[in-house]
Amino acid sequence: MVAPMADPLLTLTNITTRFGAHVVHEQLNLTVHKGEIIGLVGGSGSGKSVLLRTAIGLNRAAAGTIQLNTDQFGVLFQQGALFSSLTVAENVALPLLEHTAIPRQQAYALAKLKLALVGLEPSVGDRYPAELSGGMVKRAALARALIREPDMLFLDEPTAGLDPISAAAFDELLLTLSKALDLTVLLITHDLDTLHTICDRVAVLAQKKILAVDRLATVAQNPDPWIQAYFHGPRGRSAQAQQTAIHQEQ
Ligand SMILES: Nc1ncnc2c1ncn2[C@@H]1O[C@H](COP(=O)(O)OP(=O)(O)OP(=O)(O)O)[C@@H](O)[C@H]1O
Repeated sequence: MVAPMADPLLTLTNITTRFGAHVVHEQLNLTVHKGEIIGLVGGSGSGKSVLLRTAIGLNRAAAGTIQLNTDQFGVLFQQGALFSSLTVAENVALPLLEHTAIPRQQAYALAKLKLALVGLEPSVGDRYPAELSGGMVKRAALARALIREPDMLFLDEPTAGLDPISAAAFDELLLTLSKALDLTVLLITHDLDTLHTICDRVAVLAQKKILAVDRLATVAQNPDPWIQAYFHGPRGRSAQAQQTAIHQEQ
């Protein structure tokens, strides 16, 4: 677990975003500290993906300031978003080829190293995305997010669509890599197991703001009705019971 008051790597201050008359965020504040894994939760359509896109400059805020204290960050979009006409190695190498003058062969060699880092065989690099399982696509997309040695990762629902065993393996990989590479991670998730197993803190996006941000146990005690339903509804109880069982086994 990271010290809660490490230096901030990302600070969002009084962020307002809107599409026409539709206000998505209003005076939203969030700080992500160096070295932490923070899980962003909220109802469907509450503005999690828009917030991620705003933080990395893909969406312009109508008001407020974004301070991202690094230009080395990697992103894993929902669905993995690999280009279907490129091989996996070409996909992983793409950010290097686009942003640096590194020769193509070296970029592919580095791509294969990153594939190994996320647990994929070098031969997977020669395949096309359509030939991979969902879990392999997520890992390949993670390898691409890591190719430029980022300080921070932004992940949009990294375990969505994976079976529970693949999702748990992916969580484990993220935790290992984040500690080994000293990464700061902001991840959007609906997966309560992910919150329990890898997140240092949880931020809840509701009513256009970050309603609560703290350790999971503290956030889960917040009396807000959405937070209560989310953490203490049937799925929340089941995730909690599973974690308790795992801790008792250890
Ligand atoms: N480019 C856009 N133009 C107009 N409205 C948009 C655009 N992108 C997002 N929105 C709207 O902003 C709101 C927030 O969308 P967002 O995708 O951030 O939700 P989310 O919390 O990530 O949802 P989910 O959990 O279902 O993925 C939604 O009402 C969505 O329709």
